[in-house]
Amino acid sequence: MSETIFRPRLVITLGDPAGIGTEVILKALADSRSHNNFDITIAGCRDLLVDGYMALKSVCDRNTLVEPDDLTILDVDLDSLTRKNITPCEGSAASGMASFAYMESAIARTLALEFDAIVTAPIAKSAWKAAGYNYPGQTELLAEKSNSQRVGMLFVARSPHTGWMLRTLLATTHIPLCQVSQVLTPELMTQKLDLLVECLENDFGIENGRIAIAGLNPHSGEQGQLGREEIDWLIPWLDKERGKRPQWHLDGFIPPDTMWVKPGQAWFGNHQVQNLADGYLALYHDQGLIPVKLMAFDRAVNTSIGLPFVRTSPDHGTAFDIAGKGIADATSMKAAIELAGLLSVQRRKSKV
Ligand SMILES: NC(=O)C1=CN([C@@H]2O[C@H](COP(=O)(O)OP(=O)(O)OC[C@H]3O[C@@H](n4cnc5c(N)ncnc54)[C@H](O)[C@@H]3O)[C@@H](O)[C@H]2O)C=CC1
Ligand SMILES: NCC(=O)COP(=O)(O)O
Repeated sequence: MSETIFRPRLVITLGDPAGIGTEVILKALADSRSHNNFDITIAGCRDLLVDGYMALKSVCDRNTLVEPDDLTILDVDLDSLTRKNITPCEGSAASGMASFAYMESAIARTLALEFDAIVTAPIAKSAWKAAGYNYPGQTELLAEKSNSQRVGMLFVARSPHTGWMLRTLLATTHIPLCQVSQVLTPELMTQKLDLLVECLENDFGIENGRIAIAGLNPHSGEQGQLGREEIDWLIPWLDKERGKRPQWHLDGFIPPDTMWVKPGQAWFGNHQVQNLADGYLALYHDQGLIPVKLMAFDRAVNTSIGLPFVRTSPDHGTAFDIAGKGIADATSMKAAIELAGLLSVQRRKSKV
């Protein structure tokens, strides 16, 4: 008897309507490779999507945009005042209300098991704040609504030069730099390391892998001379973690300025690099995202781990400076859609 083929059901939120969300979605879905194997629904306001399409049609090449009539749309109703107050290229309370409503709708339907994964187009955190929603980002909203106590922000990118896959988890995310060393604790580090190991094992099928962990201070503290966190608690914490999972190779604390040299070589074409890690753990946002975006800004995928469903997003933001011009690159959105499908299949397999 033939087995029914599983088609992941993805919901894609339109993101901030003043940004490039509509454009990268319409472009990504014009490429049939991005959606042929998936059932895709767009969560957003249909009228705004159609308006965006009409405006883009005049500046984009033919066939680079899918037509809204060819899409399944979960129409999120917005009141007429909110719609009227949305100005292209400007994040505002109105655009924040819209992108928040799209997310709420997608999350509720996914929790009701209508979808396997959520792919989110970018939102502006400042627009959410202006609309009265105090979340550092979409990740925290997803965690709250799904009652997830542990969640991680992982960036995944496959090199177009070598096929090597870079996976970078951020231990801390959207906090001021001056708070990083207070927020980092042994408990938080253990939580993030656990999440990374579980994700590598369950989502990527990696057993007994290697994880590289960056130091916090220049030269990882230079034996306390340039900062004491490594000596005072990070190194003892790592020794304990090595004892807990001896089958995993935990490299640390690697001086942050050289941690990304080998990944960079592997990314750009060197097949001979030794001891590459399956996952890289950066201690704060820009420590991890500067190298990721230098290597892979056009194709990295922000993946939330620890949620009861799959969530991916392109790595870029709303790009208000180029919205409506027809020049936004949709590669990262395509990669986000493809990874959401892949991870949905993988999770389904591990449940059966
Ligand atoms: N996943 C999400 O929801 C994210 C949201 N943001 C939000 O986006 C807003 C703007 O953030 P920025 O730091 O300016 O980052 P950004 O990624 O929006 O833009 C940075 C630069 O890259 C360019 N760019 C971005 N995406 C592009 C694309 N697909 N094709 C061609 N060029 C592109 C922009 O034009 C700009 O010059 C902020 O409010 C931030 O919070 C930022 C990152 C991720
Ligand atoms: N820098 C990553 C980012 O801003 C995405 O945040 P989130 O909205 O996915 O939480």
